[in-house]
Amino acid sequence: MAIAAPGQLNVNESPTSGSRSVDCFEKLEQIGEGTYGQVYMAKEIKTGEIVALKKIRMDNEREGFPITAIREIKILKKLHHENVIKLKEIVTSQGPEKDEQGRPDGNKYKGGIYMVFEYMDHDLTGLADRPGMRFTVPQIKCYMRQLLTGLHYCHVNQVLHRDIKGSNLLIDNEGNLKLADFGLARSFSNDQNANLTNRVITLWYRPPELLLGTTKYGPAVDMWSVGCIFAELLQGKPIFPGKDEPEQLNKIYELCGAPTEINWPGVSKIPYYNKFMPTRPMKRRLREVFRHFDHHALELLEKMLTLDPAQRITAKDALDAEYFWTDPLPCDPKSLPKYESSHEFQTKKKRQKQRENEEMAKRQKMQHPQQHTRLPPIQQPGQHAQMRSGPNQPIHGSQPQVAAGPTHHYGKPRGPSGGPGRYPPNGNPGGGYNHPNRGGQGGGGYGTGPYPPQGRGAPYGSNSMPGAGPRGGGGGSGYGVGAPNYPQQGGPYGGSGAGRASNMMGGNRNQQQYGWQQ
Ligand SMILES: Nc1ncnc2c1ncn2[C@@H]1O[C@H](COP(=O)(O)OP(=O)(O)OP(=O)(O)O)[C@@H](O)[C@H]1O
Repeated sequence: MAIAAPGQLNVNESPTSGSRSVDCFEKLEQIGEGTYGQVYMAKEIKTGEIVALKKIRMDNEREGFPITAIREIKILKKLHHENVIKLKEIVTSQGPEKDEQGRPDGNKYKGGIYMVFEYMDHDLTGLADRPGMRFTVPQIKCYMRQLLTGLHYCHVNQVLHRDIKGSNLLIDNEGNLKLADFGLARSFSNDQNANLTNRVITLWYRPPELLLGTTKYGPAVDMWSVGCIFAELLQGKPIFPGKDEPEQLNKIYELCGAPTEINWPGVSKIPYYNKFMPTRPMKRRLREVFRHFDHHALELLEKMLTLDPAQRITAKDALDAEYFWTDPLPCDPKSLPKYESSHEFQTKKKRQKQRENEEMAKRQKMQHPQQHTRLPPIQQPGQHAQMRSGPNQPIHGSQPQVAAGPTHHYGKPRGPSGGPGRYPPNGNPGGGYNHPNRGGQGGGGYGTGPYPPQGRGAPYGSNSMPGAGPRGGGGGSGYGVGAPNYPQQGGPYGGSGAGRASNMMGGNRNQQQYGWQQ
């Protein structure tokens, strides 16, 4: 290995120990700005590979290396799954860091530390916010299936994600969805007495038990967030956009009813139960509010948005839900259309720019009203004065468009009718995916009208989702580095489960053999 000059970093060689320099990468553009650091799209100079660099924010040197980053690195080093983002390496820079204009970047730490991730083209929020974006039913099923598969893997490995939301679900142009941002994640054990913080999960996706102040919880907290994402995909907008914790709980109660000892045994012992008790009776209205959803979707959503965490559906059981096994089936990720890169950070920025343009145009119009209302049009060569359509009509180009919130819609599906479909006992490699662009099954999205009857469709078959493997041992063993994630044979619910045929997610309904469920 070549030795670098004193004071210089050797960027050409991989170190035999320690980390490489960030100078091995060329930053291309910023794609994310989170609470815990900036994220850049970058190119590895030597190989040309595109990666994502997440800079670890160390604003307060006295607090040392942030615990969120330590957790994220520790947890990601042990998780290896196609639906979990891959942490490739950690790289460092010799500080002090400079921003794009060459100014010190405010990071008081003398050197920067970056996590290098595989690059993903989109996050779900950014993708959904693309103008005119419409997700088809098979596409929603495809994303939901991948989300649940990744989460099931985390839960089997005794990891709680604790920040499931659209901007943390990354999607590439091959249609793969991966869970990202494990900054709030932590290992959990079966020890029901462990106290965990309840100040986790972004408010809109936070379950009622955390809002009510419980400190003893498990994987069900992530499943509530999944339910919120699912409803958001079907509805086209967030379903619980609370401004603060009391409003958040109120929104939940309005849709899911107020918790009582009947629907949630033990709820009255949770710290803030009395404090947030509604003053009027509130009935569950989920079926009524979302009556336009397909009934299998509604059935699954009901189970995800169950107030009592002990009764809430698990990721494993959700994967076995009829929703994923009836027409229109989830599509093959590879068949999904490819979109120009879209991250929440960029779409937010674009919208902000549009708003600024709009504001500026409005201000200009206010300052110079005559320009548009009184001045005669400038006649172009060859133009006739009759072009003017009226004395007060503007004749100049149109105003910049105002971005009007999320623009994704979920139109009515146009699926074929017929009886409910069943999947085959054995998955067929490569066959049976529903193609979103094929006529009939995948043509539409969700809309406000009643969903047409489900059709009998081609069975979903794939050998790409083998059966689940061994249960993670106490405190985080289980799926070890480099070991196959889901062995085909053996394991609590391997490829050939009893009862209902094993599905591609490796689950079947009759087995409940995972850690926290025991
Ligand atoms: N591997 C990746 N590939 C592409 N984009 C990524 C990648 N990782 C993160 N991003 C983008 O950066 C954004 C922020 O990343 P991340 O959530 O990991 O940071 P954070 O600081 O923890 O953010 P937050 O405050 O939202 O929790 C993501 O929403 C995504 O758009």
